[in-house]
Amino acid sequence: MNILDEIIAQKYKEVAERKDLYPVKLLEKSLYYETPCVSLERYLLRPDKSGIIAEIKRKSPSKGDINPYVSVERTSIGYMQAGASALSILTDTNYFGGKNEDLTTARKFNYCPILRKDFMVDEYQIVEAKSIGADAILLIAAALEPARLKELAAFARTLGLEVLLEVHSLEELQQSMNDEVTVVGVNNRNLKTFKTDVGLSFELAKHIPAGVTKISESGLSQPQTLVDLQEAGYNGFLIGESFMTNSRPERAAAAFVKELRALQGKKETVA
Ligand SMILES: O=P(O)(O)OC[C@@H](O)[C@@H](O)c1c[nH]c2ccccc12
Repeated sequence: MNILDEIIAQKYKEVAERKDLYPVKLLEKSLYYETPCVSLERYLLRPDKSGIIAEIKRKSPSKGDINPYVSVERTSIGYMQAGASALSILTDTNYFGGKNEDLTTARKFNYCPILRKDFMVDEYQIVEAKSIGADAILLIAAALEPARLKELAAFARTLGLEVLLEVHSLEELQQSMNDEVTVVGVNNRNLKTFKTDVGLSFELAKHIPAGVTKISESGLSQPQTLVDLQEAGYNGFLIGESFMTNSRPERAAAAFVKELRALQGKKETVA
């Protein structure tokens, strides 16, 4: 069993337990259930923002502890002040050290799109995402049958949540793309082997249908790579580790965005 299969098997168990503890009826009473979502797509296309979706990730199966005691409040505010377009909050506890309260904390302090980063296998988790204050959810092609993925995407949209479809190959893209999905993320990291290769984003760019918002995910550590990806048609860049390995991730993000803007400025002068 590879790590993705292991995580997914664990998720089914977790969802069954949570359904008993916190029934849907209870989740629907959340204050956030009534709040309209902030559009990830719209923020990624805003010219005053960097396109970066800055992630809060305490640990990961590939790296172990990254920043276990990070302050979600300080980091999320700092990320947005640094010029991020959106936040990505890992809520999986067992493998990534996150929790639902992390997302709600980020929600309390920021008006911006927030992606709930987790392994979604059931409608219950989508209701939960809405109830904790998320604006968008992730659906991983490698973890779901295409027909099931489409069902979950359609359900998310009934709650006003946007869906980020994550793919790691041309085959996954072709099989799992559907009309409920308006944002596609190419994960440069293979979730089965943890190998990261940004080349995959460049390869798949031309295969993502026109009009779909494109995000490159994982292994991004150089501002120049973002400039190149932008040229290849990407609107968004999901960055975790290269910020989170710093004891003050928001400072790493600010330095990164500053360098990115300098490179973009240089490009405009040349053009
Ligand atoms: O930390 P990185 O290499 O910058 O990657 C961030 C993000 O893309 C990665 O955490 C991620 C992408 N898809 C996922 C699915 C589940 C958990 C985590 C992820």
